[in-house]
Formats: sequence, C-alpha cells, structure tokens
Amino acid sequence: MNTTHAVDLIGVTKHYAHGVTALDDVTIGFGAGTFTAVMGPSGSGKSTLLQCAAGLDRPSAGRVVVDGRDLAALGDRKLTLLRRDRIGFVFQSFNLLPSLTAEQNVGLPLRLAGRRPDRELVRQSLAAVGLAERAGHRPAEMSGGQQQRVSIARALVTRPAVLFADEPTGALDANTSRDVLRLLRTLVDRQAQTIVMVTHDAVAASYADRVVFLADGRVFGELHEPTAELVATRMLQLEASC
Ligand SMILES: Nc1ncnc2c1ncn2[C@@H]1O[C@H](COP(=O)(O)OP(=O)(O)OP(=O)(O)O)[C@@H](O)[C@H]1O
Repeated sequence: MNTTHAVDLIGVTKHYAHGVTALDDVTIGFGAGTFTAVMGPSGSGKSTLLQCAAGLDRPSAGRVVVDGRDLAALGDRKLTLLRRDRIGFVFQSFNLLPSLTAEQNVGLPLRLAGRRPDRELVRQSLAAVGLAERAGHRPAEMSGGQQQRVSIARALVTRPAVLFADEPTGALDANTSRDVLRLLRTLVDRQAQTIVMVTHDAVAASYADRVVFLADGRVFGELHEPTAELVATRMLQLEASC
C-alpha cells in the first residue's frame, strides 16, 4: 500500500457463481491526482475491478484501500458512507432524474446525505464541467454530452478522493466523447482529481496518464503516456493471445 495512492487493490480475487473467476490476484495502485484507463478484451474483468475498487462489490479475497481506509474493515453502513462521501461513479448511461433540473440532479448526493444542497457548491460543480448556464435545464433539454457532464458534476459534488468511470463515453458520438474526455483530463490537471476509467476505446484511453491492461482477470502490463496507436496495437496483441 502506498500513501500517495488514492486507491490500492492488494491481491484481489473475485469469484462468481458457476466457477467464474473475474479477477485473479490483482495488485494495483492508482496514484492520487492521476488519470488511469483500464482496458482489456470483453469479459477480462474491467467492470468487476471497478465495482470492487468502488466498494460496490466485495472481493472474494484480497484487500481494497480507498483514501486510506481498508474497505474490508468497514461494516455495511460505514462502507455506504465512504462510498457516498469519498467515491464518485459515472456510467455509460447518465442516470439523471428526468424531472429534476441539472442543479437539482447535482445536489442530489448532498440531499441523500441529509444535507441541504449548498447552492454555491452545486454551482461550482456545474461550472467545473462547463454548464454554469444550464443549471435550470432538465435532462430532456440537454444533449447526451451535456447530460454526461451533469452526471460528472453530480459525482464530484462531494469532492470524492476518486472518480470511477465505466465507459463514460460509450453512448456518445466521437465529437461529444472528445469534449467529455477533455473535461476529465482538465479535472485531473487543474484539480488533481484521481480518475479511473474503463474503456474499449484506444482514443479515449490516450487521454489518460497510464493504461492498465487486463486479460482473464489478471493485469497484463501497462503503458505510460499512451498514444491511441500504441494502445490499439497492445489491444490487438492481447486479443490475439487470448
Ligand atoms: N454478477 C455476475 N455473476 C456471474 N458472473 C459474472 C458476473 N459479473 C461478471 N461476471 C463474469 O465475470 C467475468 C468478468 O466480467 P466483467 O463484466 O468484469 O468483464 P469486462 O471486462 O468488464 O467485460 P465487458 O468489456 O464485456 O464489459 C465475465 O466472465 C463475466 O461473465
């Protein structure tokens, strides 16, 4: 475990029913203030890694440490609180509540925590994703990219130690994806946000500082300062060897 890591997985194994081993003794750390992409063939364990790292699923063996806290040592209630306050998650689907405005959607995690949403904090979160002018708009009045940016603002409103993103650009066209990826990059560069993103897209991965490759539930190397070409080549090699 490294104290400059926002997240550490130590010997994490995850078995599912019917003899499936989704993660097989994975040890990996995610440095604070860095942007990591996780790639690998379909079924290699990427989403499982994210779910275990975010405390949404418990590993069968091994340890997960987030923001200095060992998740295994936390009971369900404390784990829920840690997830709510220190961990952000965005998915391919934006999961916004259609009847609420952008501002109300972003304030939701604070409301769920029993706090009155601090308007200034909510506005800062919307401004950080470039949507200060859209605070009063409902999801149906926004593009897919804007909706994803609202969901990122919502994930960041509690100032989490780490933002996990599972295919955040999977439902977006190439131009809109680029805007969202640039936003993620900016959050790392300007606010030292830690981001861990699962993606199938070599271009998306090239926005990260580092790409970690998974195959059959194991780590199969990594790339630093990746280019889309290098990532695509490594993925082809990985798929050919599987
Ligand atoms: N809830 C579950 N129950 C049983 N098996 C599961 C469950 N979730 C995932 N698996 C299996 O675990 C393995 C890893 O799945 P996971 O979704 O983590 O892979 P992935 O790399 O994210 O795949 P994809 O790129 O297709 O989304 C797969 O064999 C999958 O079928």
